[in-house]
Amino acid sequence: MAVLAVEGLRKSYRDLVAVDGLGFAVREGETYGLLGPNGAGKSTAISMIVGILAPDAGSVSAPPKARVGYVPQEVAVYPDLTARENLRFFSGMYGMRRAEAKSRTTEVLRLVGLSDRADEAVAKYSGGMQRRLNIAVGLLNRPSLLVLDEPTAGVDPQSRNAILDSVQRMTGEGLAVLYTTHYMEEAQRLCDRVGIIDHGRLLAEGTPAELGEPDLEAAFLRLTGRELRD
Ligand SMILES: Nc1ncnc2c1ncn2[C@@H]1O[C@H](COP(=O)(O)OP(=O)(O)OP(=O)(O)O)[C@@H](O)[C@H]1O
Repeated sequence: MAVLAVEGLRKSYRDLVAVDGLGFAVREGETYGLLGPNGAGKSTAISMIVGILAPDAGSVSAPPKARVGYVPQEVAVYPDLTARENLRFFSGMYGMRRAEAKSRTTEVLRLVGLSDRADEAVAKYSGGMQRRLNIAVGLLNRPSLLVLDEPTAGVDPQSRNAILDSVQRMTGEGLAVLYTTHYMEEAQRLCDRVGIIDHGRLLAEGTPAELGEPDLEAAFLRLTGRELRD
């Protein structure tokens, strides 16, 4: 069953068409990777999907906002608080009861591999650990759809592995994940299906094996005429 269905999505900034009739769906337990070069329209599409930008045309069928965990590229946690304090704060915003907030906090800290550093101020965290905490916040309210905008860009290998492992574990429990990345080998490892977009349009879609000739990197270059990396 589709957790997210996007149809004919369109958005222009003045005379620039950033998203141009985009359509795709993400099913329960599926990891869908939206791959595209800089400026392809990924962030604009995601903003419309999570409801922070109004589309010019098209439709988005997604779970209610409280069931969508949106993890933006920017770190959005309080540096002076510990990871656990941050999570308790955000669980309060979701209206979770004390006991549930406490147990869910422990659970999401474990999911992103931060249990043993949970009581340190976030200001002392590496960039990658801060990203993992951002993801933990996105998971707090047991979303049915998790949207990750380039979660591994510029993070250290240890955090990158922890992020990829946690995504794999969560989809095993039925969570649908939509994410964008610049790393082809990562998409190959993680995604059940990928959509390659450029100029706001979906150029191809399929499993990494279906698209990969001989690998995703080559498929990407063939379809867009561009390298994925900056
Ligand atoms: N607020 C804005 N005003 C005007 N143009 C914008 C705005 N936001 C994005 N754009 C333009 O829209 C196009 C799509 O941008 P978008 O950020 O969605 O792409 P992206 O695929 O997410 O790129 P990146 O990988 O660099 O984040 C680009 O040409 C960009 O310059």
